[in-house]
Amino acid sequence: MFTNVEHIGIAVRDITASNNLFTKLLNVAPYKSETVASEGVTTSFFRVNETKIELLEATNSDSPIAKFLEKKGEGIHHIAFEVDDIQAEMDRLKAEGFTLLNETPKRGADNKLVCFLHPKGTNSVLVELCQERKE
Ligand SMILES: CC[C@@H](C(=O)O)C(=O)SCCNC(=O)CCNC(=O)[C@H](O)C(C)(C)COP(=O)(O)OP(=O)(O)OC[C@H]1O[C@@H](n2cnc3c(N)ncnc32)[C@H](O)[C@@H]1OP(=O)(O)O
Ligand SMILES: [Co+2]
Repeated sequence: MFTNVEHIGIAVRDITASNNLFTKLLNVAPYKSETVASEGVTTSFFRVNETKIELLEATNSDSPIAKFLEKKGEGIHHIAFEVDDIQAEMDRLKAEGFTLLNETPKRGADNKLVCFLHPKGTNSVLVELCQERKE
């Protein structure tokens, strides 16, 4: 079951400058910064009530964020939904015909297991599923 919009991912060129910008905008400092080498990103997270804003800067030129910035420029990169059982949702969405970008849940930022759906099958919106890691 989908339970919440967990975060909105925003691709940025300079995370330090964008941290300052979003701190002024939201009137709150980021609660966390984390590099996820497997995704080629450095992130920072701002809490807005139940939802979060995730800023993403590329750490290398092969990163999905580097490619996105090159093609589309800065802006909303993905919407992440919290789910109560990620494997069950992945099985359900696959059976519904959606294209999963990873066949097994993978490690994301902020203590989450994540899976992405190809934006070609979701009205050009990159969708991330995420579930809290339990270990
Ligand atoms: C920090 C971890 C995690 C978290 O815990 O929150 C994250 O959020 S990590 C975020 C970064 N990781 C990812 O995005 C992983 C999933 N993404 C991918 O696997 C790829 O980016 C992709 C979506 C499969 C696209 O890769 P690729 O096919 O190599 O790139 P292209 O540039 O050729 O794009 C093909 C096609 O798709 C369109 N596209 C790409 N990204 C997006 C996007 N974010 N939103 C909407 N559309 C997107 C791109 O424009 C191309 O379209 P056409 O030009 O019309 O063919
Ligand atoms: Co994300």
